[in-house]
Amino acid sequence: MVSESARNVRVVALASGKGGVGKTSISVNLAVALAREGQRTMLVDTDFGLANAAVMLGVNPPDTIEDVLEGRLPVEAAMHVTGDGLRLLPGASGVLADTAPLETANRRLAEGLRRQSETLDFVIVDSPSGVQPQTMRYLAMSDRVLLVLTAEPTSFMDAYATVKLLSLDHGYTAVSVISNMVDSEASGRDLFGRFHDVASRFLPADLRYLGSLPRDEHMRMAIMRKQPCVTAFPESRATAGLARLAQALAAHDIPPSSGGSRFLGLEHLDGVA
Ligand SMILES: Nc1ncnc2c1ncn2[C@@H]1O[C@H](COP(=O)(O)OP(=O)(O)OP(=O)(O)O)[C@@H](O)[C@H]1O
Repeated sequence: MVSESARNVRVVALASGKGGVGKTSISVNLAVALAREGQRTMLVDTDFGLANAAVMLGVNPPDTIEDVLEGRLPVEAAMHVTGDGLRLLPGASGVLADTAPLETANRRLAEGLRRQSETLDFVIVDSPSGVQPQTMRYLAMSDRVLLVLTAEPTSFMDAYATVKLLSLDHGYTAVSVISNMVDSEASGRDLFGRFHDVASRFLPADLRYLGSLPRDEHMRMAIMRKQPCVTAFPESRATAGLARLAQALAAHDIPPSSGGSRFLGLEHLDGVA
């Protein structure tokens, strides 16, 4: 059974299909913005090849999600708490968890997150680019998916492939969208509208618009400083956009794909691991 407090935590996974569209930048900055607003937040980097969230936060913790998946450490020992009170479960560099027995590994992660969830409002899950089975599994196990979309046709195509696999293979239909690197809020809305028109014509997907982020060089400059943009450049347009997105997530919420926190509902793992 999943306790009531575990059900209250919102597990939000960031996805995109295509790499380089800003998924990790948005995950890190949203997680920091939520933590700074007093939301008890954990950031889980599920990238087992190129773990960038820790770098963007400017930390270098010794333990990673690999230690949890392989049973060497519980989540509470492997996680790192930043100055903003954000709990980070770092990704691993250069390992592939697909070599571990998946059901056992995923169960260890889910059990650890469920223990933490008693004291959490948000779990933000950053996922690798691509549509590898393990990536799709973690998306489908989260209860809310935020799709990062840019105006490039390749982003459009790969986002479509992600929604297709989520909806057709995993029965996961509710997906919220952030338009990134846009010139204006109007063009962000327009980008979402075009994606919505195509995807909802062919897929059983319920797509919602969460908002947009302007193209802003401060996002890249912040990475060079190994700091989140919301900390390094509080007056930037990107930080204003990220704060709006964090507030929208915290205040209005986005609909879960099916009730409850699926990452934390261990019974769900039996079907997907
Ligand atoms: N709104 C933005 N304006 C300008 N640059 C941005 C914006 N969002 C992200 N970027 C830049 O885009 C680049 C890619 O970002 P990021 O690494 O977060 O992408 P990603 O989707 O996580 O990629 P991958 O999945 O391949 O790791 C970075 O240099 C980042 O600074």
